[in-house]
Amino acid sequence: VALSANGPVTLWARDTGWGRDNPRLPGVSLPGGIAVTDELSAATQADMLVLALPAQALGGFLADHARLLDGKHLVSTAKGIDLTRLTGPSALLADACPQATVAVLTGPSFAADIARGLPTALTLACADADAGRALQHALSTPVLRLYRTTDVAGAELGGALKNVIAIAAGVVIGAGLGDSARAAIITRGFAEMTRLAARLGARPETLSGLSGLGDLTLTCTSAQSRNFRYGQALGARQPFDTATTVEGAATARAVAALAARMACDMPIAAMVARLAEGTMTVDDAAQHLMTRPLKEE
Ligand SMILES: NC(=O)c1ccc[n+]([C@@H]2O[C@H](COP(=O)([O-])OP(=O)(O)OC[C@H]3O[C@@H](n4cnc5c(N)ncnc54)[C@H](O)[C@@H]3O)[C@@H](O)[C@H]2O)c1
Ligand SMILES: O=P(O)(O)OC[C@H](O)CO
Repeated sequence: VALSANGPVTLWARDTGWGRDNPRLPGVSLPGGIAVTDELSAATQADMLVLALPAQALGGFLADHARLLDGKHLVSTAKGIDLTRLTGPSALLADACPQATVAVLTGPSFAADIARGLPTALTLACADADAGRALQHALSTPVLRLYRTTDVAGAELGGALKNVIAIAAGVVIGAGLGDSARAAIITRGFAEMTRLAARLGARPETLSGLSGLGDLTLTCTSAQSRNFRYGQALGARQPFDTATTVEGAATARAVAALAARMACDMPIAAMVARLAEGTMTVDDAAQHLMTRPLKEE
């Protein structure tokens, strides 16, 4: 919807039976500049493709369709780490489509806000600086201000890891532990994000930008966030709709595996992984975090 401000857009989906009013975006009708199709080959006529798939679905999608995507400019919006490969979306894309130019679009952006035309600023990450500059211009609109970086690892880790910390923030609020505890979780969560990202080759300043701190702030403080709401339900011991995409749940498990492999201390992410698996109670997780050995900040 936002990109149709810049010119014609083709929107591909497996199921297009909803016409021009997608039930996932209530109150938003697709503008006339968007052609809707269930034929992927119609959408892949374009040189630039934005892939808005959940992180755990991207690998399967590429296994089926990489041939149609190779050689294109591929921009992923996925904010997660693939559980089987323990990589972010850019590595999945680069492996499946070796001739493609791979980029990541990330940062604070609820779909419902963007579709209503509300403004935000985002990060466009592409290792190829010239291609990144071209994509930055192609994807910026009067209400989407894109900053660019060549630090793809930092940008995609910021987006993936903030979802894990947002679940923890939701747990704190759902369990009635208070706003002070939430601020502590956000801050110590950010320290974990920066630590793992640095170990994986990211630049610290990227984590301090829109894709890290910016999106962490949004997701840990808004009930619009699915990750935050899922955490709230865990904290309040209430059920949560399993059809809702909650990237941080699978990503917490991927982070736990990565952290173990790299001997990287990620206590909050480890608690989120165990809560999501149902192998630890909220009380035990809180107790565990509060009784760790005292240390320097
Ligand atoms: N929703 C947001 O506000 C928002 C904002 C920024 C980034 N993101 C990120 O973008 C990614 C997608 O999020 P979303 O909210 O659109 O998720 P979603 O689950 O709401 O929608 C994803 C769509 O992909 C489809 N899909 C799943 N597997 C598929 C496959 N193999 N082939 C074709 N289609 C498939 C689903 O049917 C669904 O329509 C996530 O990583 C999310 O973190 C979401
Ligand atoms: O609803 P969430 O928690 O998946 O968050 C959506 C976006 O990532 C916010 O930037």
